[in-house]
Amino acid sequence: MAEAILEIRDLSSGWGDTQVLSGVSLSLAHGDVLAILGRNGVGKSTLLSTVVGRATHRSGTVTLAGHGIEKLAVYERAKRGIGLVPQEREIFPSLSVRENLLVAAKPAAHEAAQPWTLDRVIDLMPRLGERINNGGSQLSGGEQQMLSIGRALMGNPSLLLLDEPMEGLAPVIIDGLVAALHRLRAESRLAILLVEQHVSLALEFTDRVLVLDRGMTVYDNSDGRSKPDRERIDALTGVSEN
Ligand SMILES: Nc1ncnc2c1ncn2[C@@H]1O[C@H](COP(=O)(O)OP(=O)(O)OP(=O)(O)O)[C@@H](O)[C@H]1O
Repeated sequence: MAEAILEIRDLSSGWGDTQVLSGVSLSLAHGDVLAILGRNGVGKSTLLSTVVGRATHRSGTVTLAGHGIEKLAVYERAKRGIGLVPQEREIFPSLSVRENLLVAAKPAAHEAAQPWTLDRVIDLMPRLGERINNGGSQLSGGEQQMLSIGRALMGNPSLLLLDEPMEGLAPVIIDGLVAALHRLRAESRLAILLVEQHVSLALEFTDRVLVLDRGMTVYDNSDGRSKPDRERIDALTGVSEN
């Protein structure tokens, strides 16, 4: 198996005294995309928050490129190559698109095949180029999402965490974002953890799926040895209820 960029073993975590995740394990190699699926409130975002260091780690290990990171602060993990596109997007509303991107720039922790620059981000998401001098607060939801992704890429991550990137966006905007994410996947060796509510969208990107329910893994083909079992995944994520 290829060398893992992210390895999680028997992870339990939560928020303060509240435990959310129990015994979650996964492994992700360079270039892998793993979708984290599940109903509302099952702990998908908490998993990403635990990897970046925002949530409370209780037990188990989180290893990035062979180094345990459970005890590191949020900024130290970012420096080591974790990029997060949070559900709330977290762009600077008072800064322009250009400024938002430039303040997020940092060199790769490990040698990157092709570093991310302002031009490369705009080439991936041309809409950001058209809005380059606009303030963050003047952007549509879809443009803010692109900017949030662009900011994460400017940090030259080796691991990208995407938290429901299509949430709340119009179908035409989703098409543009999906195209950008496909290109991103094809052109870089980024490992991606994609949290999604929509099974079909997630399966457009990857065959590897981990389903959470009440903080525990209830389906996992993340080793890539079997095709995703759509019927089971739909049942576990409650697709028929949507
Ligand atoms: N920042 C936070 N502080 C405290 N509790 C939180 C925080 N974020 C999430 N939680 C709690 O953790 C539990 C799991 O929520 P989480 O957001 O991880 O679920 P999710 O699967 O991502 O669902 P959703 O799709 O609704 O975001 C919930 O009980 C939630 O209230």
